[in-house]
Amino acid sequence: MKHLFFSFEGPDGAGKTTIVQMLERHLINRGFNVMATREPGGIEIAEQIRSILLNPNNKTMDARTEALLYAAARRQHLVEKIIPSLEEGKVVLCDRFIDSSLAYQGFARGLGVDEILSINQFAINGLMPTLTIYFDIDPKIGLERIGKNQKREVNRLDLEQLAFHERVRKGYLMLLEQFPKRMRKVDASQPIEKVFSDVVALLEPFLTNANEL
Ligand SMILES: Nc1ncnc2c1ncn2[C@@H]1O[C@H](COP(=O)(O)OP(=O)(O)OP(=O)(O)O)[C@@H](O)[C@H]1O
Ligand SMILES: Cc1cn([C@H]2C[C@H](O)[C@@H](COP(=O)(O)O)O2)c(=O)[nH]c1=O
Repeated sequence: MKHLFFSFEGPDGAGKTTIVQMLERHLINRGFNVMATREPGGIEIAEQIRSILLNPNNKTMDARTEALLYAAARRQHLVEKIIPSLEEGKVVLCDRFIDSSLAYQGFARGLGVDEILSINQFAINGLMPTLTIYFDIDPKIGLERIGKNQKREVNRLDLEQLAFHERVRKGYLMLLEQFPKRMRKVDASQPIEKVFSDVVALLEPFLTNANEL
């Protein structure tokens, strides 16, 4: 059976987590066995790496150290959670995956998309998502959304200048052009229900062919 592994990407505050949660409920109601997770994190070791990466006190973190830590968290998460879930026939929904590293570390930090692709190829060992949905948003709007959410803790990446977040978006738009087959864009500035229905429409061709339980 073909794996159903979907990743969700975009600048901070684009609405990925909101839609992944809605999608998880929607797919369960349709009879799918679903595993929703996030990066960096999703399992104990990767959550520990996440807390190092996102700790606002870690101001001196070198960009290459950052890139390697994201790739290390990805590897452990893949081995401990994503691969076993796919082998059990679950639909995997992953809030961020390799394209976050390409856009944030490769493009926005200026480490080079090819270099970051190369260290991540070592980490993922060929396992790419079936489809990646990119949530496109003006980073100003994304950051405003985050600012309104009192429950969310401010992390190290949130503290970057607006120009950094604008480069992240530019990086994603470049990836979209480079990988038109495996990436699709949704307009994440729309109301939540419309973003959700656009995402479901993009996934539908993969879902209708899958074996529903
Ligand atoms: N389409 C939307 N319109 C308006 N507000 C939204 C929309 N989608 C999400 N939000 C709100 O924006 C905030 C950020 O949403 P969410 O956490 O889903 O974004 P995210 O992309 O996962 O962000 P991050 O990558 O920074 O974790 C939340 O308060 C959420 O309720
Ligand atoms: C996977 C991954 C993530 N990031 C950045 C993107 C965000 O700013 C944070 C994660 O926070 P979220 O609330 O879970 O979205 O980390 C990155 O720079 N590189 C990556 O590979």
